[in-house]
Amino acid sequence: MVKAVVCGASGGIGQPLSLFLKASPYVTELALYDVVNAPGVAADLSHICTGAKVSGYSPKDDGLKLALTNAQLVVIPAGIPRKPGMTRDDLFKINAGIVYDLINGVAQFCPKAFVLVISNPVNSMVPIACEVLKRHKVFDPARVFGVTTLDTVRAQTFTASLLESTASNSKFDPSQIAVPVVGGHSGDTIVPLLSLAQPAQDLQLSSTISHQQRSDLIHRIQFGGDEVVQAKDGMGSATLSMAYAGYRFAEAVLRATVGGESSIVEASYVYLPGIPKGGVAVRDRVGLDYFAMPIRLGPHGVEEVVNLLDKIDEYEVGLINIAQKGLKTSIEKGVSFVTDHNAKI
Ligand SMILES: NC(=O)c1ccc[n+]([C@@H]2O[C@H](COP(=O)([O-])OP(=O)(O)OC[C@H]3O[C@@H](n4cnc5c(N)ncnc54)[C@H](O)[C@@H]3O)[C@@H](O)[C@H]2O)c1
Ligand SMILES: O=C(O)C[C@H](O)C(=O)O
Repeated sequence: MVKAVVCGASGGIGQPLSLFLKASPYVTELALYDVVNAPGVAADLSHICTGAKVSGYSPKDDGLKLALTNAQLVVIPAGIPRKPGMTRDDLFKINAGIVYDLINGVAQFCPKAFVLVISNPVNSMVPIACEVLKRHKVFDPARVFGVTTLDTVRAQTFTASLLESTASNSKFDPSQIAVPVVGGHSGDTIVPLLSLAQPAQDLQLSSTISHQQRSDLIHRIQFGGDEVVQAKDGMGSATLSMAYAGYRFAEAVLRATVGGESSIVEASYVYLPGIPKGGVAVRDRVGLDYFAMPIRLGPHGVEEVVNLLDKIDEYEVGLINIAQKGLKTSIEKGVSFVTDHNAKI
């Protein structure tokens, strides 16, 4: 029995993500919350012949409280998306207040839920979420996730397509390629670790592609979001690929926490000091409290941060150093936002 909630359910990501959750075998109750049209989206989804009961809520009549009460999984794609020429950080001013208010609701109405933050800038929104939960004294670092799965999904797709273009007559199934992507979720804070791509022998990544092709591939993974923003030309950013990625991550959490599977690893941007197994070591290495790494999931959420940083090559060490600088600023910005708004809690 799992109650899942989508906050921002009427949006470009929210609708297809809610559709995936309605089709999930793990979800028995699905609550949709948005400032517009959530009852309409809920009515539409409710006709699908799967078990989950669907309901829609708006802010009026205690809608947030009703949506969140008894939730085990809360996914947050609420907030504005980018237009061409904007950075993710340009979204901070509006989205910080939205995430702050929603997490206050989580703290009050479902403090034990697993919280998946999609809203941008993720690098700052996750610190906001954690700080709000800390101030309510309900923070469990194993239960709060910044969703960076789209970076992993892009890394799989773009690597497969590069390898296909370099090896004549070879087909590469992107779903069978694993590329760890660490750091954060914005431009050069996104660090694909191509030296650790799997299956290493088949891919022979370092001998198959030139140095230039490797740096072009890294750049494409780091700035893949821009491709979609430009192609949509003012109509928003990635929504369908994000819904796929968001559900892939939500399902991983459900498989581990409800389904009892023990070997599920996905990358996520998490609060490192709260994860004794691996998290503290990564924090000491990068000097940051938040960082994306592959995490091993267990019945209570994050069980281990899988520290890959001792295995990377020198080029990747350079990329990590660059990422650290951007992340430090974004993390501080998120933490300060909550300090400045503390009086409201
Ligand atoms: N983490 C990632 O990899 C990733 C990928 C793509 C997009 N995003 C981010 O996800 C966010 C949503 O993108 P989108 O394309 O779905 O945008 P969208 O504008 O299509 O949808 C956002 C939805 O949030 C709702 N909303 C606004 N304020 C709200 C509030 N206070 N409470 C509840 N709902 C509220 C809006 O009404 C809208 O329906 C953006 O910030 C975007 O940058 C993140
Ligand atoms: O690019 C964006 O603004 C949305 C998202 O973060 C993405 O990576 O597609």
